Formats: sequence, C-alpha cells, structure tokens
Amino acid sequence: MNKPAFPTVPQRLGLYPVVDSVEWIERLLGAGVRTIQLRIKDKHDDDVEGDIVAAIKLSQQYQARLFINDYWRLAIKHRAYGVHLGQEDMDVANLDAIRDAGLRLGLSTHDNMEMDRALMARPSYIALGHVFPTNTKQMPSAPQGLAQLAAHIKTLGDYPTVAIGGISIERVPSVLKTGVGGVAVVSAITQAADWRAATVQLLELVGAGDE
Ligand SMILES: Cc1ncc(COP(=O)(O)OP(=O)(O)O)c(N)n1
Ligand SMILES: Cc1nc(C(=O)O)sc1CCOP(=O)(O)O
Ligand SMILES: [Mg+2]
Repeated sequence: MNKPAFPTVPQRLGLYPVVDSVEWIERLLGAGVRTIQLRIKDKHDDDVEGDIVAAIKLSQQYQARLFINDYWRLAIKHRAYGVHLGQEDMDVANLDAIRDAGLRLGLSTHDNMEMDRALMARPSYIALGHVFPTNTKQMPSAPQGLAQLAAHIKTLGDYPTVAIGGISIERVPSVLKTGVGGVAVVSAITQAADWRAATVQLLELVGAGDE
C-alpha cells in the first residue's frame, strides 16, 4: 500500500466525534477529545467562516486535531489541521491546494471502487462507512457491516483508517476488533441522554488517539 502523499496523521486517530457547532467542539475538547470534525452542511462560506475560525482557535488551544468537513477553502485560509471530503467533494475540490497548504486530508469511502479512487489521492486517512445503519445521514448504499470493514482494514495494512456510521457505545468493541485506528461518531454523543458520560465511556474504550 502506498504511503500518504498528504501530511500524516497518527495511525490511531482514536475517538473522532463529528459535530455541527462550535459549542460542541468546545464541550468535547474540554472533555478530553483530541480528534474532532466540524460538519456544518449546506451553508455559504460567509455564513460558516466565523464558526470555522472559532473552532480552529479552540483546537489550537487544546492542541487537538480539527478536521473541517467540506469547506476546504476556508480550512486552507485559516490553517486548520485538516479537511474531510467525500467522493463528490473530490470532484470539485482542489486537492493539490490542500496538500500544498500542508493540511491533512481524510476521504470517505463506502466500497472497493471508492477505496481505490480515494487511495489514488493518497490522503492522510481513509474513512470507511457506513458500518451500521444510521439515522444521521441518508445513505445511498447499504451498510457495509463488520466483515467488510475488517476486510478493508486488512487490505489497507497500516494506512490510517476511521470507521463511521451507526457506531454506538455497545458496538465499539466489535468495531475496534477490526483493527481500525479511529472511530467517528455523531449520535452516540450528540443524542446521548448524558453526552459527558457517553464521551468519557467512549474515550475509555477507543482512546483519544496517538500523538
Ligand atoms: C470521518 C468521516 N467520514 C465520513 C464522512 C462523510 O463525508 P461525506 O461523504 O463528504 O459526507 P458529508 O459529511 O459531507 O455529508 C465524514 N463527514 N466524516
Ligand atoms: C456523516 C456520515 N458519513 C457517513 C458515511 O458513511 O460516509 S455515516 C455519517 C453519519 C454518522 O452518524 P452516526 O454516528 O450518528 O451514525
Ligand atoms: Mg462532504
């Protein structure tokens, strides 16, 4: 397997909450999370720039790895740790500009074809989803399940990987058994009756990632 052409990330990114506000970023960094994503959907750049600047500032204060979803130009402009893009985003984003600016890149994949395409860009990490059914996002494909996830992780060797989609606290141990290095969650934290307790438990299970 080729090595990333983008700046590297730890092989184990650890617990990786994906959240839609600066408030969540602040709460979760305060709770010990060290890999996190700001995912605000379908707004104009002007309407999210303030949030992106604030999230980056917080990530620097906490020495955390903040990935900006979708808004790659703003991530470059304000020097985020990294950017996360999906397959459609890859069609329109300037990957060379992201790499030349020194930002890490994470790419979404859902099957073999998408994995091959993503690997050609040699991103910092490969995200594999959705592992289980999810209510957070409408998915055009079926969940890949644990066996397929494990097969993909094996193929990828020591390439940094992240699993996403329908991962609850109860499911974390089986996801970790595949050897994946990062576990991305939305609802397991943001819809939890007690987000703080859920985060503590998830950090105990997954860890905050390697330095
Ligand atoms: C860690 C992680 N994995 C996958 C995604 C999904 O990204 P994408 O396919 O671009 O879809 P949107 O999140 O933009 O709706 C992600 N955000 N993070
Ligand atoms: C944003 C996103 N991307 C996915 C993918 O498979 O690419 S699954 C997903 C939502 C994950 O939310 P939850 O942890 O609540 O299931
Ligand atoms: Mg996207």
